[in-house]
Formats: sequence, C-alpha cells, structure tokens
Amino acid sequence: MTKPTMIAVIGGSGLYEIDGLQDARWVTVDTPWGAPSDQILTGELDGVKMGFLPRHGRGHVHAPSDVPYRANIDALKRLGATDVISVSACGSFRESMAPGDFVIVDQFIDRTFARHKSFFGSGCVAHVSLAHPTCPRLGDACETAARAAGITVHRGGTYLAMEGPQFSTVAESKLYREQWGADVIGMTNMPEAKLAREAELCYASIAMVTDFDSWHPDHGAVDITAILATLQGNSSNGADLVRRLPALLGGERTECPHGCDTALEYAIMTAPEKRDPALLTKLDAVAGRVLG
Ligand SMILES: CSC[C@H]1O[C@H](OP(=O)(O)O)[C@H](O)[C@@H]1O
Ligand SMILES: Nc1ncnc2[nH]cnc12
Repeated sequence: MTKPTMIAVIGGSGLYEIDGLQDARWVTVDTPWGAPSDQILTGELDGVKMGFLPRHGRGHVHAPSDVPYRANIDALKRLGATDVISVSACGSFRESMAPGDFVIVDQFIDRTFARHKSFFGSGCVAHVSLAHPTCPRLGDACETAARAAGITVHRGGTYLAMEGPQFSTVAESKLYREQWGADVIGMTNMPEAKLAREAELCYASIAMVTDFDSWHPDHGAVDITAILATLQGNSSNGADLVRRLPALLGGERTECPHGCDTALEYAIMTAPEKRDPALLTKLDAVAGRVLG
C-alpha cells in the first residue's frame, strides 16, 4: 500500500525559509503541546508535498532549550508529514570534517537535560526503540542530493547534543571527542530525533559544520562571528540539497523498510483501561494509528 510523501524540513540556525515551493503559504498549526516554533511553510516541489519549519522561528527567537520540540513534531505529523529532514549547524570533533562539510548523522549522544523528551508519560507509557535513530532510506537520499550539489559530505557520524546555550569548555570538548567518540556537536537534534521516532516519522539529520568546537589546538575558542560567516554558505548549500530531495524520494511512498513508521506497534505498555483520557486526546496526531 502506498501513501503520498510529504517531506518536512526543519531548518536550523541560518536556514529560516526555502524558495521555489509552488503554492507556497505559511500556515498556522495549533497542537495540544502548544505552539510550534513558527508557522509552517507548505507547498509543492517537483509534484511532492513539502513543509518547512524554522526551528528557532523566523528572526531566531527560540533558544535551543526553549524550542517547542513536541509541538514542532506534532504539527508536522498533523499536517501529514511522512519524512523529516533536520538541517542543523554543528561544531566538529574531527580534522576530516571541516567547516563547510556536511555530515549525515546516524547516531546521537543525548546530553540535554532541560527539555521535554517524550509525548508519553504517566497515563500512557510507551518505550520505542532508538538503537538506530535515523532512517537509512532518507540518509541515502540526502547523500545523493549532497553529492549532486557538489557538497563535501560524510555519511555517518555521531552527534553529541548539548544543552547550551554556551559552547563547550576545552575539557568537555576533549572528553566528547577522545573518550566518547562523538564526531559533531550541536544543541538541538535531541530530543527532536526521539520525538520523531515516537511520532512514527522517518528522520534524517544533516549537520553542517561551522567550526572545530574548542578542542582544536589551531582554532582556539568557538567564535560566533566565524560561525556566522560559514553559516551563510552552508545554508545556501543546505537549501540546494533540500530542493533535490523531492525528485529522489518521489510523490508516493511505501511503508518504511526500516520500521520508522511502525515504531509504536508494540511500544505502549499501559493497559487500555488504565490509560488517561486527557493524555490520549493529546496523542491524537502522534499515536492515532495505534490508539485508534
Ligand atoms: C549558530 S551557533 C549555535 C546554534 O546553532 C545550532 O542550531 P541548529 O541546531 O538549530 O542549527 C546549535 O544547535 C545552536 O543552537
Ligand atoms: N561548536 C558548537 N557547539 C554547539 N553547537 C554548535 N553549533 C555550531 N557550532 C557549535
């Protein structure tokens, strides 16, 4: 059985809009989890439905800790999104992953601590698998699109999500790089990836390197002015990559072969008669498929 593809792009620092959508309009989406970061730009590209949500809002108003992650994922699901492409700025822990390079992240270490990380909780407890938090099918499309756009791209990498908003100390940066094996660092992909999995959305993360974080002996401290300079070129490459995705993913999709869109199949633990009706109401978009 097939269903229409809808590609949702979450734009990070430096990427607040995408051009070229047909029938483009900004729509307001209300969710039981509050308001998303901004309105969502909807339209079509190469005959495929698209949505674009600036993670920090137009004008960059939400700090990483205050991004309404649950509302964002709920709103995209509510609009009919099937595939989420996260685009983010990041620091690099690897000499080989230089500013301007893109990394298609496939693993995360979640060091965030001041955010809501689940749609579920007391009254409807669920445990989804997160062993493989990103969708390889979407990763393939992102890699192909990046290569076609002439971007230096690395397939696979571990993204350390920190709380921020300050950048890391040298000691933290060395710990993450040398002891924990992280490749890149940012402040936003968690809990976004966890929530996308709970909402049964395929999720891919394109991390655009802006700096070498603070471990690098030749680059000193992370400097926001240098980041902003790299960000501009990265964002136009990111938009170029995104514009190539509809042609690669197509307008119709079958069930994800990696199980992203059936993640909740056996995940809900709470007995039907013990479930909290108020929470079930809030879960209508995210878990409607399994809750009925
Ligand atoms: C631009 S400096 C730090 C800022 O950039 C990243 O944002 P995003 O992940 O939304 O692209 C990083 O996570 C910080 O929020
Ligand atoms: N070095 C860094 N640490 C955390 N987030 C970032 N975003 C861009 N560069 C970063």
